[in-house]
Amino acid sequence: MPMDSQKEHIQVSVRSRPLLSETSSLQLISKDPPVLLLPERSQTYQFDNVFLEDADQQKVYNDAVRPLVNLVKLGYNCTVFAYGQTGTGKTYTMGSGSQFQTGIIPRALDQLLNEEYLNNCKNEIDVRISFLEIYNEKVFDLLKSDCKSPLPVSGFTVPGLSTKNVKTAPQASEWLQLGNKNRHTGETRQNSNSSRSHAVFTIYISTKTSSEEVFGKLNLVDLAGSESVKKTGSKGGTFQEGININKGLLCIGQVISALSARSSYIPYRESTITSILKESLNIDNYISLIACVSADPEDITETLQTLDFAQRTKRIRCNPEVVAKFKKDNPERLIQGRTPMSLIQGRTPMKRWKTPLKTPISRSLGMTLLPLINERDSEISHAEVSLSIDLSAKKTAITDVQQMLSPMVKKHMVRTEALILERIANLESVIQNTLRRPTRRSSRLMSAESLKEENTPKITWGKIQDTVTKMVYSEVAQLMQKPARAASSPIDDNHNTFPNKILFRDESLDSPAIENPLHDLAQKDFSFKIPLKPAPLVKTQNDISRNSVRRSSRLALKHQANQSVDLMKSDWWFDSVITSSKRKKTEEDTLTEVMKSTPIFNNDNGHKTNTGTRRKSMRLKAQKCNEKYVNTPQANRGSKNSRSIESPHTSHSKMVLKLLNHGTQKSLAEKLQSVGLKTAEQILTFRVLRGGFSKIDDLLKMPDWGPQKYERFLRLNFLKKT
Ligand SMILES: Nc1ncnc2c1ncn2[C@@H]1O[C@H](COP(=O)(O)OP(=O)(O)OP(=O)(O)O)[C@@H](O)[C@H]1O
Repeated sequence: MPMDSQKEHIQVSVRSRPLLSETSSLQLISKDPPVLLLPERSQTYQFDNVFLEDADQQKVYNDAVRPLVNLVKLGYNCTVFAYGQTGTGKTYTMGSGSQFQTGIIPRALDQLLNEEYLNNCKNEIDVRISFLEIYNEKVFDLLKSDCKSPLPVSGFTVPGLSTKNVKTAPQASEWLQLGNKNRHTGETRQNSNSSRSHAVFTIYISTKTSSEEVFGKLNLVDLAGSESVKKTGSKGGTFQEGININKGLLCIGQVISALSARSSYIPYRESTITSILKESLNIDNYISLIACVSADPEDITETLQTLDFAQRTKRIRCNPEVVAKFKKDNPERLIQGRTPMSLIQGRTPMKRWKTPLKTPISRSLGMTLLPLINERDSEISHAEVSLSIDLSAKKTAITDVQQMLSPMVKKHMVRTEALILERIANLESVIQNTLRRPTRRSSRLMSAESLKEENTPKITWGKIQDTVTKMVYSEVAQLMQKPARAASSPIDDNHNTFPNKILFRDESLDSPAIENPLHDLAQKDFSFKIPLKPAPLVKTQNDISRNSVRRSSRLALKHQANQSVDLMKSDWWFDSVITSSKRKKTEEDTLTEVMKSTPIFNNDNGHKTNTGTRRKSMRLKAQKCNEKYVNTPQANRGSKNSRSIESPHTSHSKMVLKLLNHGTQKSLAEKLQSVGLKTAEQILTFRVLRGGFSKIDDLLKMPDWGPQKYERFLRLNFLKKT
């Protein structure tokens, strides 16, 4: 099998069983490359191998499977699966039935446990096998004495599945024979010994060389045959079996279609067989499909269906990865591939992990994996593995650990990160909304400083703390405008510490309840407190009327805090782009400046004022100032500190960068052109592993991001200056 082509697509072979009729519906019109013609439909198909009835088991094995077995030794996950109509020779081909001797499974075991090879090999080789079947959507362990009780499936794994250590090919064949006997079979019109289940035989191999340790896995899958109830004549239990078989096959077809369409969602969870095959049927593996067909003209419909399935499978592009290769003298060092999750989940059947073990990942995390071995049959099950984490143990640099994490763990980390970011965004949004909320007595009055904060891409906890503290103090300052209280208020002692004495007018902030939502959120999600200086409040008659406002504000705030506002989902960043690009000196900025320069706002005159009139006049002043400002050369030229001169392009780029650094997977995919869910996930992974994007150019550091793709990204997202 040419290995280069293997990297590009799944190896697809078609095997036609010996003819039962005189005429054949299939014609091989070209041998290299093999092209099949269905004369009746004038349809041609091109595959990697076509085995007609004269092809023997040896040829099938050599052409379609042998190269994969060599790859397993190098540490790859490989899967061979037989698919086709019932009675077309899948079980015969795989060797998972009564005529097992000549099939693929015993041959693969022979190749891996070849005595000569084992004797001459200087490496330490460890081989284990497992054999399961899926019958009526339930999983059975074919190697267990108690094979009639179904095993529970946990996600995509079967925790209780037993594995057997094998040293020689005959020993392995004995297990295979036992498993084959335990399979559910039945008689149908089309096959006197029809397998009524899907069978998965797995060989796990670990090779220890002088310098490294490599893990590989070979899955040999004999799928139950697709059948038409009419043809098989199945009734009762067999009918139900047929329904389940067809359901499983339909789901496999959907998985294959999704993989070939490079869809971001692969429907593995739809059936038991696809859940179990998730690890095997994905693009990280080398996959070889043997599509078994019957050339009998009577079976043309089924043959056509199988050939279409094979054609679709051929479209899948694979990018196989070495499962895991560790440096032997330093098992913490993953040389290539990924740490198999099975190491952590206890699914790995390797013998040497019987005793308390330290996997590369556990060592670096200071964890000890303690597989509790069932001494009777030496099985390690998922449930039997306990993790004891010694947190005080070695502190390894996070980046080192991250390199060793499996994609599943990384995915989980990315998801967790996204969740945290989402929560931060929620909190940020609650705070920003709080700052923005107009009061009953005033429309938006915010200081230049607060507006700056609002537009600053990164809101820091220090700033939030300051802002909230200032808000509370400004409220006190407002109260002090009342002559009755001015004298007694202790704010006089402190006011020097607050440059803008009246910074905000926000009714909701009047209430001490402002502390609660923020404080609660902080406590709940981030374990930090906003230390607010106690604001001295003196109860006056005015407070009574004020209280009713406070109560409603408090309710509104509580409601806001409870709401899960996804900042990333909203169009906030786009809005910001627009506002910041258009932004001139805002009315609020100017107004605050005017306020600062006005004695009444400096709280110096001690007279109660009519806030409405005052605000109206201030607004007019502010408008005038604003007009003046916009027309000044400075405004046009701008100063370094002024955001008003930032070109729309720069601010847009900043927003995109912010999105790259803080967006959730969904928001990235939704808001950025040419970024789908997969790329968004890649971006999240990059953030976790590389600490984020310092500039948009960093996208080029992501795998598969060449200049062309990057250019396209810039173009579609308006990041290129024209
Ligand atoms: N290439 C072949 N050479 C010789 N005999 C074959 C070949 N293919 C299939 N057969 C015979 O055809 C019969 C049916 O084959 P098999 O049980 O393997 O079919 P199947 O596809 O697994 O069917 P099912 O899905 O119902 O289990 C068996 O008796 C088998 O020996």
